[in-house]
Amino acid sequence: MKILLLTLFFPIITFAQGRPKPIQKLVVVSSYNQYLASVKTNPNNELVEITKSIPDIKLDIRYATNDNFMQQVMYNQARAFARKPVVESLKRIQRDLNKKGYGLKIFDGYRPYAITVAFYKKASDKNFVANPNKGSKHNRGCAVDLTLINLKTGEEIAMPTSYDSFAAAAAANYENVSPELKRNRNFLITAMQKHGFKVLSNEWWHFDFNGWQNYNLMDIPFEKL
Ligand SMILES: C[C@@H](N)C(=O)N[C@H](C)C(=O)O
Ligand SMILES: [Zn+2]
Repeated sequence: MKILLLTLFFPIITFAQGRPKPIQKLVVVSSYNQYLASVKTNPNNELVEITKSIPDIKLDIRYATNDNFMQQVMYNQARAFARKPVVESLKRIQRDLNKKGYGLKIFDGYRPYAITVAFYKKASDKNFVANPNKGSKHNRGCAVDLTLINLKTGEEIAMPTSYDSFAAAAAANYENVSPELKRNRNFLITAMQKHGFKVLSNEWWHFDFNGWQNYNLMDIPFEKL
C-alpha cells in the first residue's frame, strides 16, 4: 500500500518541485487607443493632468530639465499626470494643507515606462530607481514625488535631503536628522497617509497610492495625453 501511494504521488511531487515558476509576462500599455478603451471601461483609469484639477498646485518637473540625477532632459513637456482617484486624493491633501499654511509641490507623477528603463540603465544606485522587470508605480499613474511648500512665500519646507538624493538620509525613517527636519518629514508623510498614500521606505518624497495593483503599466508620452 505504502509503495503504491509513493508510486502514485512521486511524479506529482517532483513535477511540482521541479517545475520552474511561470515567468509572468509584463503588460505595458503603449497604444493610445487601448488606453482610451480602458478609460471607457473604467473612468478611474483616466490620467488626469494634476494642474487641471488642482490649479493652485506648484510644479517643479525636474525630469523636464537638466537638474536631475540623470543630468539630462527626460521629458519634452513639464507636465504631471496621475490616475483620477490619485488626483482626487491629492486635491483633498492640498485642501487640508492649505488650511495650515502649506501646499504641495510636485516633482513627478505618471512616468512613461521607457523613462524607467532609461533610469535603470544609468542610475549609479539601483536602490533608488524601479527595476523595469517589475515597472514603477509611476508607470501606473499611481505614484507621486513631491514636497511641502510654505503657502505665503512659496518656499520649500526644509527636508532631510534634496529631491532624488541617493543618500541614506533620504530614508523615510532615517533617525539621525534634526528634530525640525524629522517633524517636517513626518508632517508630510502623515498628511499623505490620511488620504491613501504610502511613503517609499528609502525615499521621503515618493508616495504610492493604495490600490496601485489595479492599474496597468503605461508607456504613453505626455504629448499624447
Ligand atoms: C527615481 C525616483 N524619483 C523614483 O521615483 N524612484 C522609484 C523607486 C521609482 O522609480 O519608482
Ligand atoms: Zn518616485
